[in-house]
Amino acid sequence: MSVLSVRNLSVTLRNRPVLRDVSFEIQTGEFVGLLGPNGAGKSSLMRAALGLIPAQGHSSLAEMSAAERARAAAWMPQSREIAWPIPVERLVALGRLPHLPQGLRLPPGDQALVDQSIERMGLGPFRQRAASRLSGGEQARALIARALAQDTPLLMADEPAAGLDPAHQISTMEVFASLAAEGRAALVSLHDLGLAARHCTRLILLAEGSILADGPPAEVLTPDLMARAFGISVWHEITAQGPVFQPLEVL
Ligand SMILES: Nc1ncnc2c1ncn2[C@@H]1O[C@H](COP(=O)(O)OP(=O)(O)OP(=O)(O)O)[C@@H](O)[C@H]1O
Repeated sequence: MSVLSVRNLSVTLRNRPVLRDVSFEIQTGEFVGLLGPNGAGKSSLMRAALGLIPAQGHSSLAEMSAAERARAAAWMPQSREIAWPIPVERLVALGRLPHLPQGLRLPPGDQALVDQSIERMGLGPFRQRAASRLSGGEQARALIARALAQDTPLLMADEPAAGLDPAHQISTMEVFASLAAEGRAALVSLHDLGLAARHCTRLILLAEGSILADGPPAEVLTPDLMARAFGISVWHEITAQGPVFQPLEVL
């Protein structure tokens, strides 16, 4: 089932084209990594697909009402500092808002989803702590937990692994992969090509606002495409634990 359809999407910011004629479709079961150099247009693409910035072209999510969209896709933006001293448990529970009539207390099923999301992101010890008093990586995990509690067919996240320690980078990627395996879908931007190689089912490589490649990781993380997109050489091997991918040097 399609959860996002983007056709001929273009974005111009301050008279500069930052996204040019981008088209793709995401189906349930897919964990899609969005790759590309700084300034390639990854954030702009996700924001335009969600209808958060003006764009030309078509995005199935942008065409929904705000209420429909909040039930169709959860969104974790790149800026994630939480300035509000709300307890972690309440912050995560905000993810249930799109599903509740106004003013209603959290029903037991919704509370179970909040609890699951807190556990999934390893936030059990922090649930009563003010979110503004978490570390940067812990705040990022709390915002991912809120997005999980939203329980949408699609989860979109802008650099969710940034600032996380290696164990939490891996476990967060595993959470997204398991969402896809459960029949949902995830679209996340990433700069860690090794994580992308190991965990994503599909990669979309952006360069200068256009799609340079779109396919399974092995077809996108090729020496030629990495040289063209990032100007780097790479080392790649298939091991018993899965693919290992290491950027080596700037060409
Ligand atoms: N509000 C804005 N006004 C003008 N130009 C902008 C604005 N926001 C972003 N841009 C430009 O649009 C281009 C794409 O930016 P975007 O943030 O989408 O890139 P990105 O691929 O997400 O980059 P990064 O990996 O650094 O996060 C960049 O050249 C950026 O300078």
